[in-house]
Amino acid sequence: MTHRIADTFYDALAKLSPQEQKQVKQSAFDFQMDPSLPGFSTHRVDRARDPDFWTARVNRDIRMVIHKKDGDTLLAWVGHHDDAYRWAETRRIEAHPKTGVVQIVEARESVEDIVVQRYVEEAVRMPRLFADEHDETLLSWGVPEDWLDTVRDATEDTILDIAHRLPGEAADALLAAATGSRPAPAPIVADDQDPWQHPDTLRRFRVVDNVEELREALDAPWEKWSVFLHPAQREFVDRDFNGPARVIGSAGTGKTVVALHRAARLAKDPDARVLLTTFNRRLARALNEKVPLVANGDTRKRIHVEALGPLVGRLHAERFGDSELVDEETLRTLLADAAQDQGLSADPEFLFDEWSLIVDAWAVPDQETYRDLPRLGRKLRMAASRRDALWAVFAQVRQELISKGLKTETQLAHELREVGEIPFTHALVDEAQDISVAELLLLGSTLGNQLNGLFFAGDIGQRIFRAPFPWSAAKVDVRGRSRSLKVNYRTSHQIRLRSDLLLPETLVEADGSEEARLGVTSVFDGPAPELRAFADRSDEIREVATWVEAIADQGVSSDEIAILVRQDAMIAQLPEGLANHATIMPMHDAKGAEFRAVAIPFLDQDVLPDETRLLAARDEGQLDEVMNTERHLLYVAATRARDFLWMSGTEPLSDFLSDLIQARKAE
Ligand SMILES: Nc1ncnc2c1ncn2[C@@H]1O[C@H](COP(=O)(O)OP(=O)(O)OP(=O)(O)O)[C@@H](O)[C@H]1O
Repeated sequence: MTHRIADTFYDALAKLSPQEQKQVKQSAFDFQMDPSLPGFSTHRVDRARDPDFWTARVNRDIRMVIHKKDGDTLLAWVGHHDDAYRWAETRRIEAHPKTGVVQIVEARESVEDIVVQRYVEEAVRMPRLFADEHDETLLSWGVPEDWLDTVRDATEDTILDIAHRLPGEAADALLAAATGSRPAPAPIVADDQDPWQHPDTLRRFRVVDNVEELREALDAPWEKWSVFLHPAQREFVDRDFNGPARVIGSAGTGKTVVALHRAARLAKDPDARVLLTTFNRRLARALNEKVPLVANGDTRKRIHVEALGPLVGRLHAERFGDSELVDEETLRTLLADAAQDQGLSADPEFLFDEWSLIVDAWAVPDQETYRDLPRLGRKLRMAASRRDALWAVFAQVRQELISKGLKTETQLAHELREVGEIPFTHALVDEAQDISVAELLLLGSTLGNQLNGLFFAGDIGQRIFRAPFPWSAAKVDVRGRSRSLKVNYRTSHQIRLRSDLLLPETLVEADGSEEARLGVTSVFDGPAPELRAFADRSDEIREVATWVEAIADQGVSSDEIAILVRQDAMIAQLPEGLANHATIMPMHDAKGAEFRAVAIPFLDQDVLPDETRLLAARDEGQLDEVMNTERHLLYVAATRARDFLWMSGTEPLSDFLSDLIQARKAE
């Protein structure tokens, strides 16, 4: 007897009250132990299209919908009595005629008349998106047979509604096709494959092998991602890589989820020591909180979560004893003094960047290497004589640091690399777009050649902290082992479409490789983002406060509403009472977080891009870098929103915001 849970059960459960959820979890558990208990008073659903649907009683009102076939049971749905019956009466569970994958199919004729009427009316008025597609093509995308005509009638206005009633693989394909991509046929069940083991089946049905597994699933908060993965995510979790591998994808496509599951998968090996890391403590804490959702017991113990900087400091201290670190101010003074001693006139900012981004970052050992070094992401070209003069300065600073017994943080990573060991068999790096050169060199040299040694999850469109550099120069080559995820689980279709406009359609990495960001789809729909321009700051503040309060009035709690600002000082401009309704923080701190509603006020011309950063840029390369990271920052902020997004400024507006407003007007 096999027990399964469907993703529809999770979705339905999430809509019940906390008290009801608790009762359902207990009932689901008892049911698994003994489905014949009289308390469930199971009934076959008489009018069901699928004769194998039954209901089981949770309390006077709540019913679980169970699918029973050949001795197997599936928890399919849960909800109030009448809703549960209606759900069961209008669904079938069946193998798709073309792909063989097991699907839950909503009966086409059950879609309410009014909705059907709308599909038809829209089809008359607007171009039909799939009018010319053959049955065979639509079937090859996983569209259920009785939905073929409805899909063919889909227009731009109805496609989302239709897609969300279809099995995931069909929805992915149709939404991708609607946005200009040409989907490949969905993989079919092989002759020797169990249809229940196919990746598209596994994205909606999970087997719970034993009572222990169900207990885990029931004890964990019902986070869908901890149980159901998209096949593209699953592939990255399960596949073995003979070298560094990487998952990329725009915000909200489930990269962190992949890293977590992969860490858990690798940690099942009793000899594994898995490092799950990222680039700051806050993000590491957030990762650590999620680990119990994917791993427990000994597997959990074999996963170590720590931010890279602190990890390097700790491992270095364990190996070499404590070190005194040089602070930035001292370093700047040393650089300025050395430049003066060497008779070199150079911009202090340039000297500092050249030291941090090149000499120290890459542990450049001597003058010859420095002279011959490719510029590694630095746009400025330099004559050999100029490099020699600069080297004299850097060499003096190195000497000074040694004589004062000071080290840079970067140096700690290099010294660890030289001893060539870290106490892990695997490392997985989340938010890898912001990894430093020295950290990448360290991980690359210690784990880069091991089977499944290194795995990265990141998005170059969200690089906001560190300067870009070519990973190949750090001998970390992910070519052929890097793929992108295309389904956005976090942000509504409307918010994603707007946010995507903030970035170019193709992003270029420091080594010249390109990432096309087209073809991403969202799994749900929501209101259009509010994009507002004000003539007066007080009006802007009043309106943003009204918007936040209206969302709070809908019952959204203050930790689910964020107000994100570019500079800390702006927080004081907001009315004090707003903090009761929303979490207020700088945009940078929102990295990795998500909220139901996000407001981003104060998007003025001198705020984003940040004027001080712009003025400090010394050349075109730096100007580009400031523009890119500021643009990424707004993208990060906007894509924290799941359902509601507000962006506003007081004129003159940030170019980023006015471009979005113009684009909307042009639609
Ligand atoms: N297979 C899945 N099923 C349901 N929800 C999912 C799935 N994968 C991811 N999610 C949800 O999507 C949201 C975004 O996931 P995640 O944080 O992993 O994305 P990300 O790509 O790392 O985002 P970012 O780049 O913004 O950090 C989370 O709320 C997560 O629970």
